[in-house]
Amino acid sequence: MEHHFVGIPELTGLPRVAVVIDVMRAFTVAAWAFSRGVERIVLASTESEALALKESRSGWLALKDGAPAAGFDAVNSPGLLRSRDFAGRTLVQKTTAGTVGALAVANAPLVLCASFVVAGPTARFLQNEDSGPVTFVVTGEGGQADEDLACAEYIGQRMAGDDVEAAPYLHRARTSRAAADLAGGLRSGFHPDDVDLCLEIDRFPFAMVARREESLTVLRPVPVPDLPPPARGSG
Ligand SMILES: O=C(O)[C@H](CS(=O)(=O)O)OP(=O)(O)O
Ligand SMILES: [Mg+2]
Repeated sequence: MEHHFVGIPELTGLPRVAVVIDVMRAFTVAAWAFSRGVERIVLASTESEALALKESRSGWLALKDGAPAAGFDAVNSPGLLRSRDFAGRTLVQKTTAGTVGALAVANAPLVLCASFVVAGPTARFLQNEDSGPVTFVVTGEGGQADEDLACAEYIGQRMAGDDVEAAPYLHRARTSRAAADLAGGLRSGFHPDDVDLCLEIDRFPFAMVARREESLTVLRPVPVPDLPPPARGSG
């Protein structure tokens, strides 16, 4: 399947199919939030918009990256989210790179948000849709973040077939600048397990699709079945 890679600053016009990648940590966090019961994630462009959205609806929660802050219910850390109970909740998310990338392409006909934890389901979703050339939006470091590039390239390979060795891609992500910063405690709102949690291949069985709903950009999980096992030979 035809695909290419762009950073947020290089986006011109709207892609037909956009896959927005943020491994560390926005779209690992989003997947964990869904696994903990979040029903939908509303993407916000600023912290003040996130707080205003939260206040506008009863029961909504807000999450941002960086240090914990007044009015926000969670931070952008899979390690800090994984034991929370978010059953049935709507979560408003604002981060530095991931949510910015998704909002930049929010009007494209098909938008997925992805990371290693949903890599396989994302690739299978795209195979099933077969809806045209795929633009991977590499959100970190102006399109140069190696953890995001490695994940985008891995999903690109898996769109062509499931038999792709993950280890080289994970090694690139584990030795990326973002991983070093996280492991070195240079980022706020951090749990010591965050890097490992961002490097789990196919932890979750769903892809994450962003759609415009009224005036909002809303991310939801879409279950994607596993490939059937190969048929047995007749002998
Ligand atoms: O929370 C993150 O990991 C980053 C923000 S920073 O680079 O740590 O300041 O945000 P994201 O949008 O998830 O890359
Ligand atoms: Mg990132």
